[in-house]
Amino acid sequence: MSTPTVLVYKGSEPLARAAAARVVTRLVEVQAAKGSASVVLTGGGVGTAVLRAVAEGTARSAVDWSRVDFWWGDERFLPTGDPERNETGAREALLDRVPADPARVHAMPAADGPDGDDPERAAERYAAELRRAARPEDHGPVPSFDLCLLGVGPDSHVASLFPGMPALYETERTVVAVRGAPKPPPTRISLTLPAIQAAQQVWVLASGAEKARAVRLALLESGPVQVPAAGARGRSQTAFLLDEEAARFLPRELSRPASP
Ligand SMILES: O=C1O[C@H](COP(=O)(O)O)[C@@H](O)[C@H](O)[C@H]1O
Repeated sequence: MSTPTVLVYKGSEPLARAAAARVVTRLVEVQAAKGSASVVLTGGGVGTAVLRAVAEGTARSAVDWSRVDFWWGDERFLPTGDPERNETGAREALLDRVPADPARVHAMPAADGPDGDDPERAAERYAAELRRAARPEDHGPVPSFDLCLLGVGPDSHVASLFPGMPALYETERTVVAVRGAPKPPPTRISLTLPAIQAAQQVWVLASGAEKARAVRLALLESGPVQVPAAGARGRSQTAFLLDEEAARFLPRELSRPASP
């Protein structure tokens, strides 16, 4: 697993714009190298702002959106179209605004989906979809995603992996149902850390002072059971993209500005 790089931007809007530019660059480079690209999307404030900035940036036309596979790191287990679903936010911010191939938009099942109100079965269904998409060169039950975007909560959760949850000990399953999440809604579906860590690149996005403690813990020697964001690591690259407020508790040597 890779050692995190930290990039600090002046505020939440510069952070979203810079992250969006990096997303476009990453997708273009991967498509140039191997034809298609895969990205894991996140919900949350800054995660959705980044998707909106991608949609609104002129560079978006450099990406062949029909050759991008979209996956999700977690989902709130609610009916299709519910405004609280991460999928709904991602569709409004980006997916409805670019020519994505519907067959490559791999939304997590909804509570009115084929498994009804059964998040465990829905999690198994998503795990099976990931397994089918994995190729021999991925060496595992999920694709080695080209990019995995993650938000982080003030409590240091990533995806829907909250501190102390049994799912944080998971070594086999790639997707789990989450019940009793401390942040509403209580029922969710989430990738596990082994699935996240299969990604080539993992980027953690954090904006605002309420994230500063979680960011510090995630970068300075914490374990992922107590601090799930400490487990957010990619195979070849891990980047923490922060605004100044989210970086305020980092030591000076870690919190250099991304640009002068
Ligand atoms: O509930 C969730 O929260 C996190 C962080 O959201 P934020 O609004 O505090 O940035 C998000 O990454 C995750 O996908 C989501 O389900």
